[in-house]
Amino acid sequence: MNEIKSVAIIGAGALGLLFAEPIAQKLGEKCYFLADGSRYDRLKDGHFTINGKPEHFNVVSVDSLTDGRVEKPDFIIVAVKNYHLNDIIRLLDAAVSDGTIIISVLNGLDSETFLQDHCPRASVISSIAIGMDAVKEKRDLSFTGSGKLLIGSADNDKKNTALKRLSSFLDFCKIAYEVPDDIQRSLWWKLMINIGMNQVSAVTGSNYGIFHTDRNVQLLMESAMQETIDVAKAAGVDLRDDDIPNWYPTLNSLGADKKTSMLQDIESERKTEVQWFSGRLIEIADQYGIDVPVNRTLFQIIKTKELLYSQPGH
Ligand SMILES: NC(=O)C1=CN([C@@H]2O[C@H](COP(=O)(O)OP(=O)(O)OC[C@H]3O[C@@H](n4cnc5c(N)ncnc54)[C@H](OP(=O)(O)O)[C@@H]3O)[C@@H](O)[C@H]2O)C=CC1
Ligand SMILES: CC(C)(CO)C(=O)C(=O)O
Repeated sequence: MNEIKSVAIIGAGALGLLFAEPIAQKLGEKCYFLADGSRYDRLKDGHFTINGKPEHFNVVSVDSLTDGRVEKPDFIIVAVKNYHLNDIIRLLDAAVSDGTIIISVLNGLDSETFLQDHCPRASVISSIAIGMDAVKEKRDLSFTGSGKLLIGSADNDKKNTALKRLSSFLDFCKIAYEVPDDIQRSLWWKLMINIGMNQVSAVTGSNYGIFHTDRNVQLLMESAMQETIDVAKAAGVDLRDDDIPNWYPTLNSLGADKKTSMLQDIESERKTEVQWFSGRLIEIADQYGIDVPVNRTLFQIIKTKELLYSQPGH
């Protein structure tokens, strides 16, 4: 089985940095952030801090891959936001060769399909990132727990060659992961978490500490999650009512002062991923004639917040 010897990470944000640290410890310069244009110029010094400790990462320009100065990577981690995906096609075109393994740590149901459609030569392994509470401000990443990845092939074949190569690489880097029996359930389970946590934190401004203790915010989270379960059941996906109580131990392990990625986006007045959370749920719910009033309301509030801070002169 071919070992993974080089890794490109697209997106030097919270999750990109979280995974870069253990991989660069093993591969050194063969683990690099891939960027182009003014983003490459901004990042190329490679200096960041992780939990207060200075770290240096290799940053490679897409042109170095195109002209052969840097070999194409064996493995690509996509760690941008959903609304950035169209902008990274040029990077993927330059980086992908036959058999390149790609994972996306993006939340939402759709990034794997996007990547496989745009990179037919690659093996896209479905993945979700759970249990981390990464916060990035400027060049500084902080987190309490690094969480784990759930990975699987789209057809849940545990003997899939790319999945086996990826698993042994994650073992080598000591990155926690599991291969669930049903990756489709895992993707929907994560959607349920994002729908409950990210959206409710975004409209209420609650950090994880409030979610640990306040029953009102918990009830709002639970009602948004229950709608996700109802739609999943109609779509034939194995989400279960007890997925809600079973979420609390993980929720309680997240740092009380840390925040969801969507609340970080709202506070920094950035675009959010709401279109990929309640936006997507509403589309699927409509197909099955299911009403999701809590998610419609959350969607409308978050879109309004985005509109308000994108107004000229704000
Ligand atoms: N943060 C968390 O704890 C978790 C996040 N997720 C999911 O992971 C995904 C990433 O989230 P997160 O890491 O928080 O997001 P961040 O906003 O912290 O990072 C996204 C990064 O992508 C970079 N980027 C954007 N466009 C490009 C491009 N064309 N080329 C290269 N880099 C680009 C941005 O760079 P720049 O700043 O220069 O624009 C930014 O550094 C999201 O889907 C999120 O929902 C999943 C689990 C937990
Ligand atoms: C589950 C949660 C809330 C933290 O891991 C997340 O996925 C996010 O912040 O986007």
